[in-house]
Amino acid sequence: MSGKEVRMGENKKGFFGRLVEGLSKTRNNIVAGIESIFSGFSSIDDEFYEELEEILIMADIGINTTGSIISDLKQKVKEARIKEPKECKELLIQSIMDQMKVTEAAYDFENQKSIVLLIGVNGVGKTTSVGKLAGQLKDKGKKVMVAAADTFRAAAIEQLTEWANRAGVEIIAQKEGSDPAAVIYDAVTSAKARGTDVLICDTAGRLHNKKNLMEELKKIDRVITREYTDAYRETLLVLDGTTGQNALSQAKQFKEIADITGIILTKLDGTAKGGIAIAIQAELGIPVKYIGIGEHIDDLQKFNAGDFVNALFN
Ligand SMILES: Nc1nc2c(ncn2[C@@H]2O[C@H](COP(=O)(O)OP(=O)(O)OP(=O)(O)O)[C@@H](O)[C@H]2O)c(=O)[nH]1
Repeated sequence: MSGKEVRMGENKKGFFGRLVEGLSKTRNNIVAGIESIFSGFSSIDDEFYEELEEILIMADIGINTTGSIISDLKQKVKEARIKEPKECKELLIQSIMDQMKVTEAAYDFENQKSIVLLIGVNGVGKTTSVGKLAGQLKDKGKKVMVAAADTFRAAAIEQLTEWANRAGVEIIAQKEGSDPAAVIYDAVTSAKARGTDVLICDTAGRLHNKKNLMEELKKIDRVITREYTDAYRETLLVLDGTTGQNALSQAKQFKEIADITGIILTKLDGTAKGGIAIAIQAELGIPVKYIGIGEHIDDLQKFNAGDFVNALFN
């Protein structure tokens, strides 16, 4: 079966169906537990809340966010004078959504001349996400260029070249070990000359040397400020969803060194820890803009908190 046939088959399931399927491991983890307490308990008591707390923590929603959800739910249950456990499912969903409230996830970079930087440690799915995003924007009729500014590993440059070929977009790359800011300079110059709409840059992210990383990002920032003044800026932090709470602490560290405008949470198809998306928005206040739910080009989806929570709990 060709890639196109697979994609058409998948599209038939619809956006929500694919989301539910992609999140199946986290969903199975939550749904069984939720159903058993909503049907198993005859009243909403301390034991009920304790079990619910355990389920949320198991799904990697995290202790802090879970605590806030539970206390908010208790308040809502009290106000609505609800007595039956099964009646409070909708209130639980509402409590989770309330915790996830962040400034609206805007995708303004799609509709104007822009430069999008993807940052994140190696192996989280950065290069793959650059490729997927490039392919999707190209399909929308945008003139897209990608830049291989993660020059640490030759394999990363090769991988991005493959994605660029697959997506049918231009790529700017130099050899392994070259200065990332020099790659960005090259890319910006080419993007301006060729009338590129969206320039997407795969950048480095070695957190074990935070000072160097900070210097590297600052240098990139200076080049863009100087050379591409009128371009809209987007900085997306890529996190591996399978690492659960580690992804959250990684995000906290990156937040100290970069102006992150959104998060891409990858590999949610391979994990039962998808609740981390809830913790990230609740604790960091940064919108999750995309989630990765597979390796196909279409498996990078815009994140919608309502759809996400409904896909997990219903
Ligand atoms: N199942 C699944 N796999 C993914 C997803 N996103 C990325 N991957 C896989 O994760 C692996 C690592 O992805 P890369 O894109 O190479 O990660 P990277 O952060 O660029 O890492 P370097 O290339 O080492 O810098 C690859 O095998 C991808 O195919 C996803 O949403 N779901």
